[in-house]
Amino acid sequence: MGKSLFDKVWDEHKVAALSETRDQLFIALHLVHEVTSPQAFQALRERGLPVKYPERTVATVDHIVPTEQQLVRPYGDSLAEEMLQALENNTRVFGLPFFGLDSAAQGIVHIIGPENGLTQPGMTIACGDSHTSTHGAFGAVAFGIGTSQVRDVLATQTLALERLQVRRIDVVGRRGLGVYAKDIILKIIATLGVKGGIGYAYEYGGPVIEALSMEERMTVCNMSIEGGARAGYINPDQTTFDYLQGRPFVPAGDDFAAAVRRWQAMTSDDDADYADRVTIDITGMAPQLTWGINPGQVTGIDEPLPEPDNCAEEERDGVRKAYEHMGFRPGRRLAGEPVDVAFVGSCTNGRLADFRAAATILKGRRVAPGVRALAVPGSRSVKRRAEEEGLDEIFRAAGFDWREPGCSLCLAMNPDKLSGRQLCASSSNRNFIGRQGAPLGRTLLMSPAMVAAAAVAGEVADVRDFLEGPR
Ligand SMILES: CC(C)[C@H](C(=O)O)[C@@H](O)C(=O)O
Ligand code: SF4
Repeated sequence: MGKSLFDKVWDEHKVAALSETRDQLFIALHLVHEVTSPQAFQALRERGLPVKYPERTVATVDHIVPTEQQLVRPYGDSLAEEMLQALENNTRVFGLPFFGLDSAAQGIVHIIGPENGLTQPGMTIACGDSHTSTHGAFGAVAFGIGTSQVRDVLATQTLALERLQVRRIDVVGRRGLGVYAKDIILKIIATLGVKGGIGYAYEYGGPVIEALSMEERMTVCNMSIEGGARAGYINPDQTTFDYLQGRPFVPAGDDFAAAVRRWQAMTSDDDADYADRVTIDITGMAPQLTWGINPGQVTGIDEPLPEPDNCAEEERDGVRKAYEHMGFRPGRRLAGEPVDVAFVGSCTNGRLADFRAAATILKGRRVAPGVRALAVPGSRSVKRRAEEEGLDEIFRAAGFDWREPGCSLCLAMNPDKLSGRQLCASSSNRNFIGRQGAPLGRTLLMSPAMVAAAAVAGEVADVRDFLEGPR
């Protein structure tokens, strides 16, 4: 039996076996942000410890930065100001690279890693953030960790971890009009459940996945954690290598060719041994969106909402709670439901390809009266490149606010928040109650193009009505 990429990477980074199932793992890259790091640095200070490998550590600021005026300090929110000051201070004292507010590379942690070539195949990557699975798009084994583990990585560059099992998910079939990477991952989560991935790393493959661009692959891997899988990855291939070549932290010249050979050797063997295998056929699949209060409560834009009595027994309570919060009715379709806010951004869908996709819909159109529409690039680099292409003009002309990079309305730890019972068409990854800053606020997760369609229509709409081509 051959080995999966997960097992190869794990074995290569294993420092010691701690028990039958638990290993000490070397972490090749540690990404740090302002929310989960202050106490970890404090613990090092208290013990007089340095950061073990400053050159394997990179920090950025993303969650708390205001997207309207990033640079006006101190921030109105004193907690946000405190977190940023702590990170500015900690990166200085401990001598760490920091993509802060004076850096052209600032942005959401899961966007800046890949775009700078910090994220590479075959690496182990950790970050005090659940969406670290994003980096798996490059064939890295990447997982989110808690603050006490951030402390451990800072101090030792290692982690004590339970080995995961690997589930291979093959996505096959014909991808229809208006179906994007977001629709694919929503479908996967809906099929396997929000807890289906617990204990697993998801290996995504098959012809549909192989045909995705790196940006699309990141969208898929990003939401692995929403399906319960701590890590999700895609085997690196020519698409991966082409994306990486020439990026600041990627080896150049002969070293690049050597790196590619090393990366190729890390991919899963054809006869790899998987704990489980699933095939998902997306032929005929309509654009997907969530209707409830977890990312597995998903429907097709042309489908009626589920009847609680027809749902699996263990889901029924959650489904009822979702109807109570969202105020929707079973059997109805979401199309036509008025939206108040439209949000394009986040580490799921805040990259250049996402703004291009939304701009295709927005070009020559206007946001419906009464809809508040926000476009928030995932990084300064994304913003710069989007502006070079004139995408900002398309968004502004349509009536969107074109903002500075940050997490923004994805989790509202900054001034971007919903109010009251507002309904938000959102390209982010979580629709939990209160997630977007208002206890009664409501979130519909969908692709950036679907968000743009909803913004223009003033209601949940089928993006295919805005596109040309066979369905
Ligand atoms: C603030 C951070 C710890 C959190 C996470 O871990 O994911 C956030 O990024 C989120 O998306 O909810
Ligand atoms: S964009 Fe959202 S999901 Fe991503 S790191 Fe920020 S808050 Fe978390």
